Amino acid sequence: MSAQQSDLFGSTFPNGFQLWEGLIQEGEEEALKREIDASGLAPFRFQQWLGKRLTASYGWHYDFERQRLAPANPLPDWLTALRIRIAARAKRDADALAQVLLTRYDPGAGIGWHRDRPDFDEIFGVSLGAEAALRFRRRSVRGFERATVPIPPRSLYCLSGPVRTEWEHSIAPIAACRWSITFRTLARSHPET
Ligand SMILES: O=C(O)CCC(=O)C(=O)O
Ligand SMILES: [Fe+2]
Repeated sequence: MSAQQSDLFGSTFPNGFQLWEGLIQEGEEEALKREIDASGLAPFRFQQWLGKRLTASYGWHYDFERQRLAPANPLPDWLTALRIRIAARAKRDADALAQVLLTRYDPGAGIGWHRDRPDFDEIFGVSLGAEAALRFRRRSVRGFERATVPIPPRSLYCLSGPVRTEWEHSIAPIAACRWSITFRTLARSHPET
């Protein structure tokens, strides 16, 4: 199979990437942003680094100091309801989406190149507020292969398979606010699955 697949417009997505537009209605988007803002967001912390983005975790939390997953608060009702809709759209089992990360990117905040922890398997992201440029790169013999996918507000994207295991992703800082709700399944090797 080729490394990339074409969409209808001839641009390319890394394999395993999927996008569903219009998952969230406009009025609902405002309510979701308010829920995220009210969830006790704290600056993302990694060793001595304090990220510019603000986050809160439910279900499970990746403890970067101890380098392992730890239980986190259970999902509040609004997230349980959203999870059912996402699972239906993506044809997954709602309970399998065991970890939720809420993130707010204030102007100037982004996320650098990374691959999510191998403790997680699939990632389902709901994007709110400003459009994001989700960038992908993968090392090849000719240097980096790259792809950039615009993620419109109120859409859902999925990272699964090669785009999760072979490609890194990042989001460039932008001048406007963006909110994301990412659901993750746990890797099969994880003792809780
Ligand atoms: O904000 C997003 O949509 C994704 C952020 C991300 O890559 C992550 O939290 O691992
Ligand atoms: Fe990520």
